[in-house]
Amino acid sequence: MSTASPLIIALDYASLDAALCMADRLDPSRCRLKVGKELFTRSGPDILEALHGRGFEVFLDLKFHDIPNTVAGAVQAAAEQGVWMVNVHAGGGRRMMEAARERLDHHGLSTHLIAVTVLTSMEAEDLAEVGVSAPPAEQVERLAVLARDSGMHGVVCSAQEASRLNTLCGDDFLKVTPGIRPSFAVAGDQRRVMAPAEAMAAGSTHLVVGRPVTQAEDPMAALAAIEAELAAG
Ligand SMILES: O=C(O)c1cc(=O)[nH]c(=O)n1[C@@H]1O[C@H](COP(=O)(O)O)[C@@H](O)[C@H]1O
Repeated sequence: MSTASPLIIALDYASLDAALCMADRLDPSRCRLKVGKELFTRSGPDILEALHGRGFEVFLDLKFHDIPNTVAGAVQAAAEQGVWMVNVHAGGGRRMMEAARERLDHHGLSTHLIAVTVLTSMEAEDLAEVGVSAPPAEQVERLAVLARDSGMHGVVCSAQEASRLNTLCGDDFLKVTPGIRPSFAVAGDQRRVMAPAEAMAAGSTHLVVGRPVTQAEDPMAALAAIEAELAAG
């Protein structure tokens, strides 16, 4: 089932059972689901089959980053399992991203392929430590333009950069933004954060929300509160 909702709920759980317990409380007409490294490493492709069987569109968030041939193969494998979206690290460079896109096109696979720019948990000091002296916003812009030119359908960035990327890369270029913190939630390990309605106003096309929903005492109430924040604009 496809949904008009911009919400992607991150199923960051340590077991298939825990993830499905949450998924069974959610509705595929109200959100998409994201499967990340921990859950996929534990459950393997079974989780994808189970979520697809429940009608959800799935973002497989494994952030591939390797030599072009390896990443192209991994992206193909993800797409052949029917996921709605898959991602790579833009830091893998132009040839890696081009190889991934070419592989999808060659096999007629329509999975959305997006690239992570600068992780939302990182700020200027973190970038400096890994040898990047540019401020986060500038590095995000550089990697987003490279991702667009390398055939990506969009990027993962923080909502703080979304409006600038709309200008640079256009409205159609997907801006998938984690680091979303509704009014009731804490930032935790995230650094470049924004509230849901502000993120949409800034040009995000999709909002990734994890702990504010999955760790809430009442996850359904948390989801409804986010929807209300979005509706109030
Ligand atoms: O690619 C991602 O989804 C991602 C990229 C990024 O820069 N920052 C980021 O937080 N994420 C993911 O988005 C989710 C955010 O979860 P919460 O911080 O719990 O809302 C996690 O599953 C992260 O792995």
